[in-house]
Amino acid sequence: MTDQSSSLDNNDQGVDLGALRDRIDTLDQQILDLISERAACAQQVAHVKLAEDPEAVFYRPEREAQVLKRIMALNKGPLAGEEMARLFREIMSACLALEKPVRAAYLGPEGTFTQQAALKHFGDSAVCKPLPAIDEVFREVEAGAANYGVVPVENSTEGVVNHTLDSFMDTSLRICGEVVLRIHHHLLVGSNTRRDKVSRIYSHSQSLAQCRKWLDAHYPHAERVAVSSNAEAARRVKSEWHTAAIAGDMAARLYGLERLEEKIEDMPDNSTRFLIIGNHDVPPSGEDKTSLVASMRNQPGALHDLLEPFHRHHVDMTRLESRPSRHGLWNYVFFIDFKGHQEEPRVQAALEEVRLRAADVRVLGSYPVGVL
Ligand SMILES: O=C(O)C(=O)C[C@]1(C(=O)O)C=C[C@@H](O)C=C1
Repeated sequence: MTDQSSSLDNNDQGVDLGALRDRIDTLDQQILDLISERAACAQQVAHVKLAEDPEAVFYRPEREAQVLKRIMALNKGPLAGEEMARLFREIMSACLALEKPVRAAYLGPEGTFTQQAALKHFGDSAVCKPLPAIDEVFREVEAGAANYGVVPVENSTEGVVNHTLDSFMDTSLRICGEVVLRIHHHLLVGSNTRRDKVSRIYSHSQSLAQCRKWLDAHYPHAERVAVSSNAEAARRVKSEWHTAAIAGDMAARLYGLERLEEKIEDMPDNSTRFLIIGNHDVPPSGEDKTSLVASMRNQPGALHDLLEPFHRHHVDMTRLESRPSRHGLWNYVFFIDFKGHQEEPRVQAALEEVRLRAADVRVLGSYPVGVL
């Protein structure tokens, strides 16, 4: 990436502002024509897909990941690669909406980090609907009312989201993608609340935990009240005096709150991983992950036996979680993530052996590694 400030150091004096704006106008027209041409191409793609299959799936996560990665690799600056990818994210989102708009359900309410993750993944042209619980998001996609769902699965500070893992035990939905979001918490107040008057702080229990040290240092005497979501915390603060909320940018914007302090999370690299759930398999993108759930009978060495084939076939595991089984047939189920796609021969070889050793194995999906 080129340093953005360095372009200002060049001897730009003497260049006429009017001439630069004329140049920008000309470029904008070219960009406009090119985007329109691209959109028309996407419309043709839709016709080709429909001719091949009347039930065609228009959204192609593996292709989108390839497009975004290619843009980042080609980018020469001065805009950062991620910035450029975000612009293309929106272009693709609009192109897909021309083919057929994506309907995505997410764990709400509006203003939560999950909404931010949904927007980051699908872009602004997707039709996103908040639902009050993780299992409702699963049900909405199972019923076909939404094409995809967005649910949180793990946080770098707080660990795994058990509701999401448990929901995977009873569904035939597949994981179609992942999004990782840097979580920045802000201390938000309404316009009538002064910094030294904050006596109560609302947030989701996980966010209160993620900012515990900061709160101990700066607001040791304020009452901490856990509510159902960060967005709910922001909503309450909007109509109260002397209270503050810990929440993110979306909630601050939605409820018009002021940021008293920014980025108050204790761990600077605090991030949450979200999963995109849908009802189809995703072809390989070139850089993929696979998630599976395996159940084991409770016997000595069972976990070792389960994992050993991955090691032998050089399949790189990225996560292992255990949850008590809810069906009583076996004691534990294991959620395993690894690098690679289920269509790759070495992954298939490992899976074949794992299937012989476990009581039950279900691949939850192979999907592109989150790009943005
Ligand atoms: O390549 C496709 O299959 C398209 O539909 C085009 C396109 C794009 O705009 O690049 C749009 C939506 C898909 O999710 C992936 C890519």
